[in-house]
Amino acid sequence: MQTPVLQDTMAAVAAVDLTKVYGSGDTAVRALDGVTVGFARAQFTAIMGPSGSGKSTLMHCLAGLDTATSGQALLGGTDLTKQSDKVLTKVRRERIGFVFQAFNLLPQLTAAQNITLPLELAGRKPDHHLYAHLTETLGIVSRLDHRPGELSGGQQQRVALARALVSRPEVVFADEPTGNLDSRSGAEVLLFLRNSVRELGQTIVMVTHDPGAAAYADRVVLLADGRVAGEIDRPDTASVTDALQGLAAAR
Ligand SMILES: Nc1ncnc2c1ncn2[C@@H]1O[C@H](COP(=O)(O)OP(=O)(O)OP(=O)(O)O)[C@@H](O)[C@H]1O
Repeated sequence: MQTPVLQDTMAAVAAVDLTKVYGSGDTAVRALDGVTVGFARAQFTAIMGPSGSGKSTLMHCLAGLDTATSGQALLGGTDLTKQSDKVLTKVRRERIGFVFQAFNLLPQLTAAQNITLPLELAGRKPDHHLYAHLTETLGIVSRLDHRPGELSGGQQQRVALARALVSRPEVVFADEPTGNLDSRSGAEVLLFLRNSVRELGQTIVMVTHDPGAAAYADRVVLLADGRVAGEIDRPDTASVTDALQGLAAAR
């Protein structure tokens, strides 16, 4: 049965009363304290909040990279909190795309091999039209035979973007995807993410500290102390900066 948060928002991904406690006793940290939030299909959502507010923990629980203490982490109809490690590995490989701050490409493989590796591990063939579209749009066609060590940071992140999207995942989770890039490369990455929502109907959830990056999203979800502290529809840099300053002042 679908939960209300999924029905209401047509969410691709949702947290329902999600809690995560690290450690126990006096040293326990309540990183998530009852988070209920949906991430709509074909929308670009940024998660923001002060350091330690639970952004990474929320993303990791929703991506099946970490186990919640209680509540539900829903990907489509699947509650990830109820799955075995084996199933979670399959879900991450087949249904989710990841983009990390540190690119996380395999150094011994070419760019082309990095892009298609997750599909091959899942026993699937790449969609050649989508592969061509992504590599052309990202401007990496001439770099496909190169290894990551022969590519700039911006080029490596564009390879990581192609890898994340080529399997048509239900959601792409991006963790500070522009954190290691200069402003021009960062803007290219963000523009590509925004366009992939418009053109491919991709669902994207991005954690970022940068109000300028969040302004590329359709919506910002704000966290503070492990709880949802607000949201902004159609954010711009000023509205996001104001909201973050408000959260910092309330502490
Ligand atoms: N493995 C862990 N063991 C213990 N505590 C942890 C662990 N991971 C995170 N925490 C704690 O949980 C809380 C939330 O951390 P989290 O990394 O999710 O916050 P964040 O908003 O992503 O922070 P930042 O913006 O600094 O990356 C913090 O108090 C953090 O110290």
